[in-house]
Amino acid sequence: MALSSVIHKDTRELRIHESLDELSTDLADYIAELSESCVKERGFFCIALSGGSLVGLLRKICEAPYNKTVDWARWHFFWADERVVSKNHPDSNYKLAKDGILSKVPVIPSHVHSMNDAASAEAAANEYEFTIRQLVRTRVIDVSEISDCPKFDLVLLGMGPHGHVASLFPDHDALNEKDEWVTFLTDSPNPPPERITFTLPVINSASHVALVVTGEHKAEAVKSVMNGAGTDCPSLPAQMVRPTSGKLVWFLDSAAASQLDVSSSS
Ligand SMILES: O=C(O)[C@H](O)[C@@H](O)[C@H](O)[C@H](O)COP(=O)(O)O
Repeated sequence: MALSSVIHKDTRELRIHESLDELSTDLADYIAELSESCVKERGFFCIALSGGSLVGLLRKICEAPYNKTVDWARWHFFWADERVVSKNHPDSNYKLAKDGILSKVPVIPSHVHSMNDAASAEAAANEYEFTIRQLVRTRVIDVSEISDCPKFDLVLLGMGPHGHVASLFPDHDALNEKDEWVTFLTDSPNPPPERITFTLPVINSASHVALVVTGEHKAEAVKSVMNGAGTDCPSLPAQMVRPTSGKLVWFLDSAAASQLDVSSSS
C-alpha cells in the first residue's frame, strides 16, 4: 500500500512507500496488471529493464501469487541497457536478471532477448536494434503512432545518484541520439566503460515507463529531477524521460522521497 500516491499536473505519478517490501509488492501488482491488460489486448507483454537495485525489487513478481497468475508464456523480455561483459560476469545485467528473475519464472527461453556478449559494443548494439526491428515488424513489439519507434509495453528503469538512467549519463553524447534505437558507449563515466543502451526516443515511445528509485543517497537527484521536470531544457537524463503518449510512474521509498514536498506537488 502506497504511503502517498500523488498525481502531478504533467501526468507523472509518484508512488512513495514506507518500506522496500511494500514497494516491491506494489511494483509486482503494477506489472501483473499491465501484463494482464497487454496480453488481453495484443497477445504479448514486452518488458525491458535496466540493471542495478531495481532487479532485487522485482523479487515479489517471482513469488506467489504472481508466479502462478502471470501469463509468463506471453512475456518477451528485453534489456534497456547492458554492460559489454560476458553473460556470466558479475557486472552483466543479463546475469542479474537471470539470477533474480528469469531463473524463477517460466518465461520462454526464445522470448528472452539478450544482447550478444561475444561482439563489440557497436556490433552488439546494431544486432540488438535489428532484433527489435524484426519484432516490431511482426508486431510482437507494438509500434508508436507518433514515430516509427518500438512501443514497449513497459520500460523499467533505475536512476543513479547523479540522475543517469539506463546507460544514458549526464552531458554524454548518447543523450542526443535521435535516429538509432540502440546505441553504445565506450567511455561510460561509471564502470564498466563499454555499454549498450536504449536511446531516449525508444524509452519515451513506451506505453509505460516506471522509474524505481530507493535510498537516501538518491534523494537529492530525485528532488532535482522533480523540480526540473517541466523545464524546456532538462539537464539530467532522468528529467528527459518524458513518454510522448505513454505513462510515467515513479516508485520511491520514503528515503528517496525525503527531500520532496509531496503535499504541495499534487
Ligand atoms: O547498468 C546500469 O548501470 C544500470 O542499468 C543503471 O542505469 C542503473 O539502473 C542505475 O545505475 C541505478 O542503479 P542502482 O539502483 O543500483 O543505484
